[in-house]
Amino acid sequence: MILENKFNLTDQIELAKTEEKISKQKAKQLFDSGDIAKVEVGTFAGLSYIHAYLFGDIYEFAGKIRDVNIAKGNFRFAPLMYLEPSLKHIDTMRQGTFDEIIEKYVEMNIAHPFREGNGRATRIWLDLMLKKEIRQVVDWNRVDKDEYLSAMKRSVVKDLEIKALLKSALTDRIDDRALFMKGIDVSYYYEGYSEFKTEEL
Ligand SMILES: Nc1ncnc2c1ncn2[C@@H]1O[C@H](COP(=O)(O)OP(=O)(O)OP(=O)(O)O)[C@@H](O)[C@H]1O
Repeated sequence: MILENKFNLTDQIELAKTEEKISKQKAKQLFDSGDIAKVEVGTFAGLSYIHAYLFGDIYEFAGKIRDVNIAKGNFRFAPLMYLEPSLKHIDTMRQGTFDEIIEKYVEMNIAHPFREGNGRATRIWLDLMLKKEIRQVVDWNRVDKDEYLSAMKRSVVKDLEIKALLKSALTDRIDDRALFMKGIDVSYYYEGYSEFKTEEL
């Protein structure tokens, strides 16, 4: 089943390509316009602002908490009955150190508040916390996509792999927009990786 979208596209590949193109343009605009400074760092409100910004032209649900249960592979993200309490709790989590920030990021991934586009919005949200708190960000060019996805799958049980992977890719070049842009690259979607598709339950 294809997601309802503002372009009335009915072909999955076409939607994935349009979504990728527009979300990339919007991410660029988010930085170039300076609107990124309006994001409340480390809160769900901040994440929601980023998500609405990236996906508002494509989906009605942009920036809004999902109203269906979803899964990827063998993992079911936070069931609806726990979703809002989880988000309130995540807002209160500490974000002073690298480890604390990744722990917060992992919990936000487990919450997966939006119907689609969680990864892209949450990676920007993660970088903003890192930038503010430890004056470093992830150089996503140095993060292998397969290793990242494998570490994220594992992170719902144990976060050692994702901590090690992202730590090894930290950089001091915090004002280089290209680093953030790479974090929202999803071209593998239409390159045959069907296992990455989010399933509505
Ligand atoms: N099996 C899994 N278990 C837990 N987390 C997963 C699993 N598969 C993927 N993830 C996480 O979910 C994110 C994908 O979520 P979603 O599809 O909503 O985001 P996206 O922005 O559309 O895509 P992507 O993050 O892949 O670029 C991945 O980036 C990864 O962090």
